[in-house]
Amino acid sequence: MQSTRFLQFTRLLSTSRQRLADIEVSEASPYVYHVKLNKPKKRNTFTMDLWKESRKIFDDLSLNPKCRTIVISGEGKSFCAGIDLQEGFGQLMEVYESDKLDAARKGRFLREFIATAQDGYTALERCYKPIIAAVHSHCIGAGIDLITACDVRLAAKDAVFSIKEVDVGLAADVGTLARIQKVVGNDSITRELALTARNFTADEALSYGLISRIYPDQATTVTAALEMAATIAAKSPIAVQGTKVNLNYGRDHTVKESLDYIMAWNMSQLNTEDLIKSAMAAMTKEKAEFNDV
Ligand SMILES: CCC/C=C/C=C/C(=O)SCCNC(=O)CCNC(=O)[C@H](O)C(C)(C)COP(=O)(O)OP(=O)(O)OC[C@H]1O[C@@H](n2cnc3c(N)ncnc32)[C@H](O)[C@@H]1OP(=O)(O)O
Repeated sequence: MQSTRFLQFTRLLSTSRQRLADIEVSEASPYVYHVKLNKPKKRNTFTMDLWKESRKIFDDLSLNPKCRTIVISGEGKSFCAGIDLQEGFGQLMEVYESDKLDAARKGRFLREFIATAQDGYTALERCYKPIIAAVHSHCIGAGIDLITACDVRLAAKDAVFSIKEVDVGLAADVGTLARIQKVVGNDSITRELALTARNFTADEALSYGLISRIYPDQATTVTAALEMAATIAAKSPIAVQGTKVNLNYGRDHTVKESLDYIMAWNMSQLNTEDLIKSAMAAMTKEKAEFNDV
């Protein structure tokens, strides 16, 4: 017989249980969507529900023809304080402490837990639309996992980052360790940060290449991110989305494989009206209008 607590846990992993409320999605300007983590009292911490919500939102936006770029920000005093150490960790503890399951079965449930959490962020990476993170204040643990799955990272001067996982007894498993070396490209500093879990500032993050710009405060950061998103959204969506797909591919493959991949990609994607529209706009200095994709 399985315990009631454990049955609750299995329901948690099932896709039928969804609470879509803790992330706010709005259209900030034509073709620009603003995704706001909206659990300010809990410092935008992640639980299984929030990871599922994230996956759904970004998979939907990826296929939404009225969305061309996305900004993600956090409401309240922190951008994201990581996993919810009560609810999120509690969910993990239910499996860990269960005396009804053998080690193999615990492992299978933990695998599903981790896979769901990973996919909540990988959805940002596989989203066709470029995503700009506008970070302020605390960006801790799962917050870093999240931003490393984004395309561009901007931050307010007050941002404080920490790859915190070793301090809570685990190796970061929802994206940071897989992606940060590719983002930062400095082995020694990423190991230092991941192994010590120490806080680092926006200035440091800029010097490492984790973020590309710093702004005076949260409001200015979000405004700048929305402006950057609008600039990108005004360009050919075929060109922009093809660029994201091929940058991701190039990051994970050899130059030869990437050249072959973009050749195959552009065998279809160069057959686009956007090419002539963009060229005409460049020559006439007028703004091109592109059809939805
Ligand atoms: C398979 C998935 C595996 C994923 C793993 C992910 C791992 C991680 O994310 S590791 C990182 C975990 N996070 C932390 O260790 C951060 C803990 N929080 C803090 O250090 C501080 O709260 C913080 C620096 C964010 C803010 O400090 P401040 O003094 O400004 O505020 P507090 O009074 O401490 O907190 C305000 C309320 O927020 C609640 N809260 C903050 N962080 C968390 C959290 N991670 N989980 C749950 N709740 C959190 C805090 O309890 C306060 O609530 P209340 O007392 O009700 O006002």
